[in-house]
Amino acid sequence: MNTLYWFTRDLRLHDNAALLAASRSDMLLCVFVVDPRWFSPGQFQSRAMGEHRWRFLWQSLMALERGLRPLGQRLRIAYGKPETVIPELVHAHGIARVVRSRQPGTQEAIQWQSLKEQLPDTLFQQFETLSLFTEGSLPMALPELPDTFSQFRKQVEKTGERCTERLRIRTLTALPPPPGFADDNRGECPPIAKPQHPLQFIGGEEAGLEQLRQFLFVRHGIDNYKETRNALDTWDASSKFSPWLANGSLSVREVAETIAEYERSDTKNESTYWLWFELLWREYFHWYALKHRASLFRRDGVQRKRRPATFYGHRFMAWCQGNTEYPLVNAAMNQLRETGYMSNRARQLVASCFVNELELDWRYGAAWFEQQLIDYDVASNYGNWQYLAGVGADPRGLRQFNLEKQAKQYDPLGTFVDRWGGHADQPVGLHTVDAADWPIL
Ligand SMILES: Cc1cc2nc3c(=O)[nH]c(=O)nc-3n(C[C@H](O)[C@H](O)[C@H](O)COP(=O)(O)OP(=O)(O)OC[C@H]3O[C@@H](n4cnc5c(N)ncnc54)[C@H](O)[C@@H]3O)c2cc1C
Repeated sequence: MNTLYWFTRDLRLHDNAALLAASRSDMLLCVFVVDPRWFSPGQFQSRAMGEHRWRFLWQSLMALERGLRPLGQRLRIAYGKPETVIPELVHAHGIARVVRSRQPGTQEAIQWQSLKEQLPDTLFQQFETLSLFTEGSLPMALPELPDTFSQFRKQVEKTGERCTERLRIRTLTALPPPPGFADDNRGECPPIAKPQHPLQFIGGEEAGLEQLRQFLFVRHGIDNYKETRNALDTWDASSKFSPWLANGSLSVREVAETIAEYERSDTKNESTYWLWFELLWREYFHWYALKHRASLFRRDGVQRKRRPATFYGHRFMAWCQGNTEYPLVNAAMNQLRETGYMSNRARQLVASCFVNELELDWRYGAAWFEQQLIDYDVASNYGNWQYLAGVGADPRGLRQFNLEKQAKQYDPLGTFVDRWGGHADQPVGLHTVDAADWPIL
């Protein structure tokens, strides 16, 4: 059988059950599709792919190709809409089966369905490689996924299993041959922008596995993680696994198993538990997105709670550009724009400011994050934004952080604000409205 393997958010050879299934073929065509629509502004003004993630993704694809070559394989990078590109490849190479990893997100589901309809004689298979558990190994049926994280956590912890160890797959060492094909159309993809700051995140499986080893076994950042994780700007304060987890160059099961190994061989304490606890948040939002589908993107969220919000263009622009009356928010937004990363605490603060102080529709903030974040993940991003906007998985409703108090607690000397230029020269006040300020990004 000839198989097309569609790489999406699983850019790795280790622990990749979908690729293993695809490898049981006579011929294997490995494809990644770069969709031109990612680079144009969408409904909420922002683009689906900003320059930082695009650079990181490109590095990850190049690393994947380097990993595939010794196995006699190649990566075909196609530039076009998947609904067009995949059928063309299926016809050109006599493909009988298309395989990919199952993923949340409505666009992704629509595309998959459209391909099935266009290619009724082709077998379509998805495997669950992006999460700790599979749908079948969750302690509840997906429609019964609890409304809150803590109920979910309690049910998972009752099973005594931190992840489905038996699902972890060894690194692939052999793959069937590719079909002969001419050069792909990677040359048509948008150029990669030069970074403004030295790169801390380098894309690819090898770099992701190295970060895992460094954070645990070399720098032992995990030992005090529970105490340090809220720091605004310290590399070792948190794991920094998120960009690699988001595009799948690092497997979350690999991370969970390595934490367990570390607990057996080095240290087991509240902090080592807490790192797994945070992975469980990611897990919860993964299943939450698959359960709630289009409701993940609704203004009134899964709770169907309408909150007053409007679109003040000048406020939105000021927030994006780090030009508000709140230095801490500005600093974090500048850091995001310049590097593609922001700590979890800062994400909470800027999102709270967006919804509460600036009274904006949370979906614009989420879309800006989607464009800017190097670790953008549809489930974690929209799940967290809904949570903070009081329309998602938070039983306590809307949360508002006191920005002054937070600045005193997390940036007492103002070093974070200074480093990222948080004191705007001419901050835009809440009530400065000028038609000329209406944003066009
Ligand atoms: C408004 C908002 C938007 C966010 N958008 C994203 C996103 O698009 N992609 C993303 O990966 N994370 C997102 N997060 C979650 C979190 O901020 C990042 O995962 C974290 O800051 C990444 O840094 P780290 O890897 O050092 O995390 P660590 O603190 O070291 O945590 C380890 C891992 O646990 C997971 N994790 C930790 N906190 C969360 C959380 N609150 N929700 C889900 N998973 C979590 C991540 O996979 C992370 O890599 C968002 C949070 C907020 C408040």
